[in-house]
Amino acid sequence: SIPLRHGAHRIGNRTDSDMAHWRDYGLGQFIHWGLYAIPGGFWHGQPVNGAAEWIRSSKKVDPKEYDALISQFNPVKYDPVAWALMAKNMGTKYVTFTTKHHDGFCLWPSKYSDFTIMQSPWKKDIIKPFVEAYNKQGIDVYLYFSIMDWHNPDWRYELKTKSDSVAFDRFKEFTKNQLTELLTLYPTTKGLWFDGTWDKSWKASGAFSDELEQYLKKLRPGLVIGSRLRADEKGNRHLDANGRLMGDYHQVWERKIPETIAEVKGYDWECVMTVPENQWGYNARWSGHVKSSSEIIEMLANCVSKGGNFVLNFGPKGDGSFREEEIRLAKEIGNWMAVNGEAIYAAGQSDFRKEDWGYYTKSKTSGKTYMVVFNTPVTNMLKVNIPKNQKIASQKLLGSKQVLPLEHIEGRMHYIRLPGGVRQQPAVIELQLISDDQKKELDVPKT
Ligand SMILES: C[C@@H]1N[C@@H](C(=O)NCc2ccccc2)[C@H](O)[C@@H]1O
Repeated sequence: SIPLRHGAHRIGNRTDSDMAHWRDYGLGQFIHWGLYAIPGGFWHGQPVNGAAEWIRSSKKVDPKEYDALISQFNPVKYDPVAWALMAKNMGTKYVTFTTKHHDGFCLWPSKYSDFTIMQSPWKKDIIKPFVEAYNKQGIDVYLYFSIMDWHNPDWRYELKTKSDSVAFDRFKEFTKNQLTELLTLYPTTKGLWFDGTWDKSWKASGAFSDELEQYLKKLRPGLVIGSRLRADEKGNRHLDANGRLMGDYHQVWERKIPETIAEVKGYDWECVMTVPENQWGYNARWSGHVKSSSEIIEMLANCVSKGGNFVLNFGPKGDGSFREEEIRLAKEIGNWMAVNGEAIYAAGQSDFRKEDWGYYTKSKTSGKTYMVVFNTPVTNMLKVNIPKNQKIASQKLLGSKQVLPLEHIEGRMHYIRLPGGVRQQPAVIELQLISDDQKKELDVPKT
């Protein structure tokens, strides 16, 4: 392998309890909120193409005019207690919240910037009451932080000249100071979600990114940081020059889910997903496909069946209220999670062969295997190929506890008959398995 000073420092996944806790989340919430929620994808009355939280970078927008939005940020409907309750009712186990997006606006009172919530009419820390409210609901908080900062004059896309490097060195110090503030002001933070690290300037800062990660983990032992922060000294991101993951989990899955378990490559991973095609911040006009709760539940089950977590994004309006579609989705997902959560929480990949009707998950606590059924066959007969030296001791529908008919076909192949009727949301069948010989023992009449 290639000798690297700033490549992966660990082979394989983390084995500590903080990371085990992260692996068990299953369902998370992402919240994108900032100045971009005020224009909501429109500028001077015209819709602007692209993601709403990127509007400052549009050719139609004068950055100075965008930055002046700070004088309008006064979210009178901001209610973090209500936000946390909505998340709790959805079945959320962790939340990732934007402290500073690419536009550089800080939702916390940073003393290293003049472009913060303190210079807005709101004049109060947004993050602190958010962290307290979510923690009170038992939801862990992760803080999103964009390295790329369009407002900071020292930010550079590329280091071409000596003066670029001098400016970027100031920028790196500024970044380290802001991150120190975040971990100090909000000590219950469980991890940092980095973004905006794809440009050449950061790819040329591999050593710094490595030292920064080590500094942050020393400041907060157990901190969870994904693979989007670091670059190695050759400019590789996510995987170093030896193909080893740099970070605690693979953070490449933005608006996409691995097709096969092979693509997971054994890493811990998380998928972050938008409700519309590609809007993270509030956009007044959701065009294109908007996902239903069943589609979202399918993505969630798909991710858990491949050993990952699924994080759904919400984009509150400029006044701090949520749009109707998001309120409804949170409720519908929550209703399903209330009945079927045991197939998602502390669950992961099962050893059953995937079938067309949906996804298998396996609980790490109950040891039970779950069938999350999306595509009900016209026969209502679900094919189940039982792995070697295992037998099904019971097969019940979650929620009703109804025992379903099990029919042996041949060899390891069985059918489980799903009760008829049209379903709005996926059905989950709980399989209690026992090993073959145990079953024989049970069959032998007691002498
Ligand atoms: C989590 C999302 N990441 C931000 C973004 O700029 N994504 C675009 C992008 C996605 C993947 C590689 C490079 C750039 C979006 O604005 C959201 O914050």
